[in-house]
Amino acid sequence: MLKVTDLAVRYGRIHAVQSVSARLEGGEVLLLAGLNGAGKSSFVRAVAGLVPIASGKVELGGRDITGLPLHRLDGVALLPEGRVLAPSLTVGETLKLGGGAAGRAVLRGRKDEVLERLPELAGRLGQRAGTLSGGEATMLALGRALMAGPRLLLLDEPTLGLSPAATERVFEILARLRREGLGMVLVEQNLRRAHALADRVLVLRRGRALHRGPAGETGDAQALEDLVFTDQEEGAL
Ligand SMILES: Nc1ncnc2c1ncn2[C@@H]1O[C@H](COP(=O)(O)OP(=O)(O)OP(=O)(O)O)[C@@H](O)[C@H]1O
Repeated sequence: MLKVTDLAVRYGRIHAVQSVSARLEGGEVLLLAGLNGAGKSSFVRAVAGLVPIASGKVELGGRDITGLPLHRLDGVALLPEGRVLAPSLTVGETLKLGGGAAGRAVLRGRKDEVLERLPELAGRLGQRAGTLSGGEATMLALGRALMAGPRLLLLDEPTLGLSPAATERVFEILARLRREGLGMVLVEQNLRRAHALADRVLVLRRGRALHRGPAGETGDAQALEDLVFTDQEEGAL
């Protein structure tokens, strides 16, 4: 479904992502792991066309989407780092925005689905986003992304700053979405929970791919943590 080839992202002289490739089949979860500053957000934002791509190619379902901005990518949605909600909009208004230009009947159907999946939003449609708790705001950002009706969901640290209970809830929802066949690229620091969800793993270090392969290949979650957090020699794949 998603094929990224030799992707490079630069900010002036900073080489945030250097020749990174990745592949994701329909319904799979790709876990993007790495230390702070490894280039995870840059990779996701480049796939979503939100930062310029210096070189490389991004394909979705065989179509070249390199550099196309998110709103022109049919079937792709993003839960951005930090959630990025408009605080003065209500939950209902935020969900509607996530549906983009979809027609009224489609929006209604998607909204019903979202509220069934995320019942914590159901009683809050008139509440302003800025007054939600961290966990609720994450649900709203997830709901907004699902309103686009994606086949591929890009998630940039969805549990950052959340309580253990709220983190658990987010993973429960992601596990259900995965069972239902939604493909995901997941940037996540909680490697134990994320490893259990992932089909494939891409470990970045200083902008390069340190490891890429099926989730089981690195061993268990502990082995993945060791790989991510232990300072090893750079070895790009
Ligand atoms: N807009 C920007 N302008 C300049 N440099 C940037 C910009 N965004 C990111 N960088 C730099 O690019 C590198 C990769 O950052 P990126 O945010 O992609 O990493 P990350 O793995 O997502 O880190 P974190 O987990 O801290 O979010 C870092 O050195 C960062 O300082």
